[in-house]
Amino acid sequence: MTTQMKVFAFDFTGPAHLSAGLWRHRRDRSEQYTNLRAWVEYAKMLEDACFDGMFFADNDGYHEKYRGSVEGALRDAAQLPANDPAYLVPALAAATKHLGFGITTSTAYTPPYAVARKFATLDHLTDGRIGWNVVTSYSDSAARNLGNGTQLAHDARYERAEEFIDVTLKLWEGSWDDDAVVRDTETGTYADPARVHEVQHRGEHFTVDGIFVCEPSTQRTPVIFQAGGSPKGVALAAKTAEAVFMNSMSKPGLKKQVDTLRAKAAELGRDPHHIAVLQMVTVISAPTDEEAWRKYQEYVGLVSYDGAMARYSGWTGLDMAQFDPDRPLEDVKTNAGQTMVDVFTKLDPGKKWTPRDIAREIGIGGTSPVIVGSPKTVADELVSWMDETGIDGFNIAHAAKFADLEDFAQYVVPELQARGVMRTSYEGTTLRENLFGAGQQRLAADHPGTAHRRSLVSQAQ
Ligand SMILES: Cc1cc2nc3c(=O)[nH]c(=O)nc-3n(C[C@H](O)[C@H](O)[C@H](O)COP(=O)(O)O)c2cc1C
Repeated sequence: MTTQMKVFAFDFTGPAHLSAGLWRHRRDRSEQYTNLRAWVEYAKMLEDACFDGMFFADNDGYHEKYRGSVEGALRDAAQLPANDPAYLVPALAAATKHLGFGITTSTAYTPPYAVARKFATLDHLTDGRIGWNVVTSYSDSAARNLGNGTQLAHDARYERAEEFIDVTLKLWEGSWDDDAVVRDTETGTYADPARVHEVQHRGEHFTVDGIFVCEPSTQRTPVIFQAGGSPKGVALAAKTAEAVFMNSMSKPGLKKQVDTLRAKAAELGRDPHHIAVLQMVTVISAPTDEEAWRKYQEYVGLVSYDGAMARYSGWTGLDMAQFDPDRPLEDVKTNAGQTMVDVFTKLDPGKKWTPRDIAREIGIGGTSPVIVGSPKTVADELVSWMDETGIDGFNIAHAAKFADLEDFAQYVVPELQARGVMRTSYEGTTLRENLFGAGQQRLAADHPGTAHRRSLVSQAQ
């Protein structure tokens, strides 16, 4: 039985995100990525269609592994240029009432105190509609430009992230009591000093010794999203995430990931359904299957091989230019090559994948499954992904910027609503309520962040 489907629009504050070469399509409006009014209109359109939120990827670095250069990424605008998505949020929030905003911010370079302040401010200005997608960064270019030249190793990045989240939770949940702000004009007291507490954190990576500079916002802690599928990534998500973003290419693979995550959350004493799982999909829709497939074929005709390989080389850390575009990668005997091939052979075990096949596959929507069809076809497929895997909904990527999500809202949303699987009005006002129901404005009681609340700390003493 399908529960209510959660639906986010996945985007990037640059001309091009996952689809390679599609910024050249006549329906694509990538040239509007710096146009605030265009983003505002888009947000209003998504809210009219009852989306849960917009979800913005972000990257501290850029792709520069393909041919050992950033050239390929620059030519195809492969996630480059990239503006900071956080600055869009106040304007989009002012034009909407319910739509949430998931913003990706890395734990690799900025101190946790600054990130806590950024999200507290955004939570105030959105009246509780902000979420933080915690990522650990993967680009050497980010390390060179923002860090000390080299990245921490993969697992060390996750250890830093775990401590980073712990610090932010202490600041959001533990520094100010709910009743600290009294605004008493008679006594001249804005905040009662006895109810604002110092956070004392001494850890491996961070030291914080003082009060938080922001008063509590509607949600206090932003909804914590996470994306990252390694054992370390899953362990962190099981402990602290309230929503997890996955991008499995097959239903059985996704089900396994979802079951593992929920089992780990349960082991840690959390209700496994206090984590919403969102799968990335790209949807190409039209009134009929034939029209949708025509649109898809047009898109495929514009896929840029170099743009796809620039992205893929960046994601995998492997320069794809070293392989013959038409030779099956099965024959490549490097470990990295094998890992990369595995992703695709699992998707279609009978097929021998060449780099050109991979480019065609990821050229539309990156490594997300692509669903093409009429409202009925798309709705059937989305519902089957939910029923067969136990996910809670989708983060929907596009080929043509703005246009594909407008199609989704126009064609697919009414079909989902008619089936009773997507909301027709909002139940609450915050992002957490969009995900978990009216009244759920704050962290659930079984989330580790609640342990930092003063009321609980003093009860425990
Ligand atoms: C669905 C998905 C979306 C991601 N989005 C971003 C992103 O926007 N920015 C970023 O720097 N990393 C992003 N990542 C990378 C992860 O945060 C992480 O650094 C990377 O996947 C390596 O961790 P893992 O080995 O646990 O998967 C994403 C990963 C996944 C699976």
